[in-house]
Amino acid sequence: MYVRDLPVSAAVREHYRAAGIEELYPPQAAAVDAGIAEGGNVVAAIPTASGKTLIAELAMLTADGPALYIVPLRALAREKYESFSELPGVSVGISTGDFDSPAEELGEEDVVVATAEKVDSAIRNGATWVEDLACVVVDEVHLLGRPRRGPTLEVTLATLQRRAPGVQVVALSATIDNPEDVAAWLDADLVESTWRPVDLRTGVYSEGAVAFDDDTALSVDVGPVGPNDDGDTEVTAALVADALDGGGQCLAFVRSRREAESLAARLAEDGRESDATADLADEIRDAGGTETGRLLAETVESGVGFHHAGLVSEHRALVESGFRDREVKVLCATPTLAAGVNVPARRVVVRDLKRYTGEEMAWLSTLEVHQMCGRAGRPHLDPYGEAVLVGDEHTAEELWDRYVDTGPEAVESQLAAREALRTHVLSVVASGFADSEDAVLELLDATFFAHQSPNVDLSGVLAEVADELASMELLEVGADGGLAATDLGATVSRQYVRPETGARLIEGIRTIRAMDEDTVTALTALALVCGTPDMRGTYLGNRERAEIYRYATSHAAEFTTGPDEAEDFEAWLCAVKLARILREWSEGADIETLVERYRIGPGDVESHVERAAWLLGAGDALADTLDADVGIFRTARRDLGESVSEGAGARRP
Ligand SMILES: Nc1ncnc2c1ncn2[C@@H]1O[C@H](COP(=O)(O)OP(=O)(O)OP(=O)(O)O)[C@@H](O)[C@H]1O
Repeated sequence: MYVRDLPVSAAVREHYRAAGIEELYPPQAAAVDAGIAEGGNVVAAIPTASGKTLIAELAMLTADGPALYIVPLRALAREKYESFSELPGVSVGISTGDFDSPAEELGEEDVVVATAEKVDSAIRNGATWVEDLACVVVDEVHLLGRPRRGPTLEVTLATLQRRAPGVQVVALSATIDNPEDVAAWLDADLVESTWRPVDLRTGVYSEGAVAFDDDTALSVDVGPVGPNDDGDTEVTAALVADALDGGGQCLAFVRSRREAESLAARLAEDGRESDATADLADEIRDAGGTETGRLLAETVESGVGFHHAGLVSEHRALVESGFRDREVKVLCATPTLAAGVNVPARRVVVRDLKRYTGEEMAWLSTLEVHQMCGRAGRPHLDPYGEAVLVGDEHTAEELWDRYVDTGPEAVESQLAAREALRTHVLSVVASGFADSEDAVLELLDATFFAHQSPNVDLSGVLAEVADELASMELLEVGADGGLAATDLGATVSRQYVRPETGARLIEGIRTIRAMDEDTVTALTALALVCGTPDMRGTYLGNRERAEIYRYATSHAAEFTTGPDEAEDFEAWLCAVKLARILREWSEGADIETLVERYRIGPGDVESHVERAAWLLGAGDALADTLDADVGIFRTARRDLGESVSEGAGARRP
């Protein structure tokens, strides 16, 4: 099937041709046969880089009305927004704004790109634009199996189908074990394929050679490994050097940010400098100068970059484009890169197959490793792609069994988890979609969970969840099973915070009301929001523990919870640390100082500031609902916000 046969405008056909797309890839042709361009529901479970974007565009461009494209990560929203914006004659909107608005302005666009969380929050805030949607595309639908994102995604999809009856639903998935489950749930045709535009061979390294799954082998010349060298790192260096010698680029995956940085520093020792990399290093330096930024500029000079969530967005964008332009030859990354950003390479080396979960070192999931491996092989540039898992004589067999011989896991709904149910039960009641336990059960019936577990009766757990929400003062439960959100519950739902966060904020606001006015400071509000489950935690080093404790003691009167009242002392201390960082940021500290003083990534400062601003807004709205004369959330948010808008440019690294 050819582009000239597609039912899209001549300008769009020309746009595809200009991008080198003349003939459809087989999975794309199968999607057309399944009715993607005629309003049909389709689930496409196909490998990385097999052309999912075109499948989505065909659905959105031929739909009889506006389309919504749901992405899992905000970083991906921007990438997709930019790519759809190039389509001629199509207006594209991106929704990255606050969580407490219906985002009605999006109703004016042909295509809207948003995260599931943003769509969920817009619906809770009364968005009417979703009713006009003709097409919804869900990218990375296999994330239905993730503990937090999954339930939001399935409830949002079920709600969208109810609010816009007959809407075309297209779901794009990595290859998973049970795509037919997802397709049956969405009443969709399944397009399943393992076809890839570039051949991929996967292998395991052990004892001087890689054994590939196509029965070929590659001997690897690993130099002498000194007593202070790490064996796996030296193997990775040898595999990288070999790929570069053959004119390819390499992605190397490791378990943590720190490992990504130290591997990059090690590989840079073998690197090559050029005019292009010197220019890119200058750009990185111009974008600011934290320790991380300096190290990045230094390694990039030798053609090696690193990529992880601790980088500020500008640095991240610079290494990504440097890699795509082939100036950066090697990218050392944490697994997050594999989940989203489109950066293929000839060879992928996965050095670390285990990751610390907070309790133990655990194997990565097969799906995750397959997604990393799937990044190998760039269409039109590489003759083939190669993925190598680094093992040794003890682990090679296990790696082979786990990741080469075995298909990916099945995707299982996580909606029945207590926490997820609490959030979504409150949301459907507060949004006016259900007013009784029976009505909630009926809504849940349209979810992936109900599809997968038709015989599980949720009524018992639902009654318990309703009681829990009632004890948090968020829900009223009538004797006849009637449910109604309290004013507090409605605010919690609209502010898009978890019920547990709402309950903490309510308790904190009451404490603040009883506190001596002089002791209520911005730190009071910041420590309160930093102690909620919606704030991402931080790490507390052994050396700084005593220092943070001293700080906490000297500000004890300002906190709503003392160390002896905290359920979890360590978490309490972490909240104090975060509050302190944010306070210093509000007072004008620059990122570099904070990064050095508190050993956090520069990108962490950005994301903590953003989350705190959101939660302070929620605190302020709840104080209003409680009629409490507590202005401290607004003041703290203003200081944080002013600090962002005024000084950020200058203070960013
Ligand atoms: N029919 C085609 N002919 C030639 N090139 C194509 C065709 N379809 C897509 N491509 C190109 O292949 C590359 C990968 O496509 P795309 O980004 O859609 O993959 P994907 O399946 O979305 O990958 P990911 O798993 O990363 O999301 C792009 O550069 C795209 O332009």
